[in-house]
Amino acid sequence: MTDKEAADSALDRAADEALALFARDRRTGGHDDDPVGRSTANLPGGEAPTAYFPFGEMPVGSGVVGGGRGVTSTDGSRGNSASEHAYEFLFVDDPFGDSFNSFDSSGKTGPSASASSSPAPHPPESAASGDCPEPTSDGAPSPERASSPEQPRDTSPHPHPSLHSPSGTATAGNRSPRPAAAPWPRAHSIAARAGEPLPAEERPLADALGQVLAEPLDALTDLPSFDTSAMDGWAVSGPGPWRLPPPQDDADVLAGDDNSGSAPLRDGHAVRIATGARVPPGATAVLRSEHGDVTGQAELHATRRVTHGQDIRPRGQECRRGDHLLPEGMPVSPAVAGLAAAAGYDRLRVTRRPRVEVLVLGDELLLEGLPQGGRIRDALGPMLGPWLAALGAEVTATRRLGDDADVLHDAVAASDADLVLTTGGTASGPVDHVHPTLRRVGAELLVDGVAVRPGHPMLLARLAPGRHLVGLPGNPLAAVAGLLTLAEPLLRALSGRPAPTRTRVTLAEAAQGHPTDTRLMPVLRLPGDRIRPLAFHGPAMLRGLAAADALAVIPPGGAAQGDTVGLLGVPWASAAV
Ligand SMILES: Nc1nc2c(c(=O)[nH]1)N[C@H]1C(S)=C(S)[C@@H](COP(=O)(O)OP(=O)(O)OC[C@H]3O[C@@H](n4cnc5c(N)ncnc54)[C@H](O)[C@@H]3O)O[C@H]1N2
Ligand code: MOO
Repeated sequence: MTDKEAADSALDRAADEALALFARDRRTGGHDDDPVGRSTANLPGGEAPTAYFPFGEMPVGSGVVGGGRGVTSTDGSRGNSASEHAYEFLFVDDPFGDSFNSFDSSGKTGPSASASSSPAPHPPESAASGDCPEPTSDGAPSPERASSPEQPRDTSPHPHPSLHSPSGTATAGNRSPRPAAAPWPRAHSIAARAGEPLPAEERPLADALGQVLAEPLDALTDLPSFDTSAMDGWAVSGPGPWRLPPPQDDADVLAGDDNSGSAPLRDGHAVRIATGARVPPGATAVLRSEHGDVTGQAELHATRRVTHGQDIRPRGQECRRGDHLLPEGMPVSPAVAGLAAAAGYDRLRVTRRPRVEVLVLGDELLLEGLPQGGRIRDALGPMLGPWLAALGAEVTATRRLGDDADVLHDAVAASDADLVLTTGGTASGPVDHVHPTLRRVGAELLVDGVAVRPGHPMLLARLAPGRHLVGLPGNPLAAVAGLLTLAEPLLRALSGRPAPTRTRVTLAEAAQGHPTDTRLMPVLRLPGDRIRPLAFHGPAMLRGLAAADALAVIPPGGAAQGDTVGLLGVPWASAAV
C-alpha cells in the first residue's frame, strides 16, 4: 500500500467510525453512558427512544458576547467581560432524562443535595416579581418530598379539575379528580414523544436549510469529478526541464475548460494551468508557479524536486459516485448544503417543517405605542414567530384574537396547522378560554399544568392524530418556559431533528429555587462551563431573558454555587436570529 493509499484508508476508517457513532447514537438516543435504561425509566410506558441522536447538536460557537451588555446578575454584579465570554457553546438538554432535577455535581441526588449544601440567597427581584403562587399550606418540601423529587405532590392551585384521567392524560370532556401538575422532566419528555417526524418532501437546496435529511445523502458523482490541479502553475509531463507551447498558441488551461478531448501532454512538455482546472491527459504533476523558472527559450525549470502526482487532486479522492456521504436524520446545515451541491444535488429530500399557527389572546394587548389605559404591549407576538422559525417551524400566521371564546374556538377548529400555539388564557380567569375551547373541540390533554416556575399553567393537547396545541401562559417569561418545555421538544420530534446532547454546567453562584417545582432561569454563560443566573427573571419579565444566552434548569429546592444543572439553549446564542 502506498503512503497515499494508507492515508486514504485511515481517513475512510475515521469516516466510517463517525458514521457508525452517528448511527449508534440514533439508536440509543445519544445517551452513550446509559443508552436505554435510566433515560427511559421515567417515560410513559417505558418505551425506548427511537429517533433521537446528538450529532446535529455539536457545540456551536456563539455569536453573543456578554461584555458590555449592561447585564446584572442576581448578586448585583455586572455581566462578564467580552474576553470571559469569547468562547461559547450552545447549551442543550436531554428530553428523556430526569437528570436535570436529580443529580448535582456532588453526586447527591434530588433537591436535598443542593438545598442542604448551601442555601441560595433569594434575589430581590424574584420576591417582588409577582411570581406564581407558591404552595401555602405545605410550602416547604417535606422530608419525603425532598428525597423523592420525581413524584412531587400536586401543590398547584390548578384551576381545571375536570380534564385529566388518573393516567395523566384525558379527553377534555372528562370530569375526574384534579390532576397533579407534571414534573418538569416528565412534561418535557411527554412533549418530545408526542409527535412523529412529518412526511418527507423535496426542497430546493437553498430552502432545505434547517430541515432534516429524510434519506441518506449519497454522492451523485465522484469528487473531484476529474483530476484537478490544486495549484496555479504548470501541468508537466515526466521529468524536467519541460518545453512550453509558444505564447500565441493560447494553450493555458483554466478552471472550467473542457480539455478532456485534447491531445495528451507529451513527455518533457508543460502547459500553464490554473487551480481547479482539469489536468490534461498525460500530465504527471503540477509545478507551482513559485517553484519554476522559464528561460528565454520557453523552457521550464523546476527550482525544487517534483514528485509524481504532486499538486494533482485525483478524481474520486473525496468520494466515489454512490458513496454514502451522510445518513438520514442529519440536519441540513450550511455545510451539508454545500456538500450536497458539490455532490450534484439540486434538491434534497427532507422531513417537512412543522406548520405552526400562533394565536395571541388578550383584549388588553396593544400592537404599538406606549402602554396606556390599563393596556399593555403584546410582547409575545413579536417574539414567538422568529423563535419558532429558529426552531425549524414554518409559522403560517400570528393572529391576535382578543378574549372571545367563540373566536378562539373557531380559530382552533379551523386551523390545519401541525401545532397551534396559544398565548394567555390558560388559567382560570373570567376570560381564560383555552381549557373550555379544548373541551369543545374534544381535545386530549397530554400535559395540563407543569411543576415549573414560571410557566405553571402551560399545557399540551392532541387536537387530532398528528395535530397538537400548546397553550403558553400569558406572562411572557412563563410563555418562554412553555415554549422550551413543550413546544420545542414537540417541534423537534415533528421535524425529525436530533435530540440535543445532554449538557450540564456549573453554577458560578447559588440559584434560588422553588420549594417543590423546577425553576427555569435566564443565565449568562461563563468560561469553563459555568453559568451565572441573571436578575429580572420574574414570570412577567423579559429583561433577564433578553440578556441571557441560555435558561438553567434549577431543581426543586434550588441549587448551590458549584452545583451542576442542565441548560436549555436559546437560538440567538448560536446564530444571528
Ligand atoms: N387564580 C389563579 N390565578 C392565576 C394562576 C392560578 O393558578 N390561579 N396562575 C397564574 C400563573 S402562574 C400564570 S403564568 C398566569 C397565566 O395566565 P394565563 O395564561 O391565563 O394568561 P393571561 O391571564 O391571559 O395573562 C397573564 C398575564 O400575562 C399578560 N399577557 C398576556 N398575553 C401577553 C402578551 N402577548 N404580551 C405581554 N403580556 C401578556 C397579561 O396581561 C397578564 O398580565 O395566571 C396566573 N393567575
Ligand atoms: O406566573 Mo406563572 O409562574 O406560571 O408564570
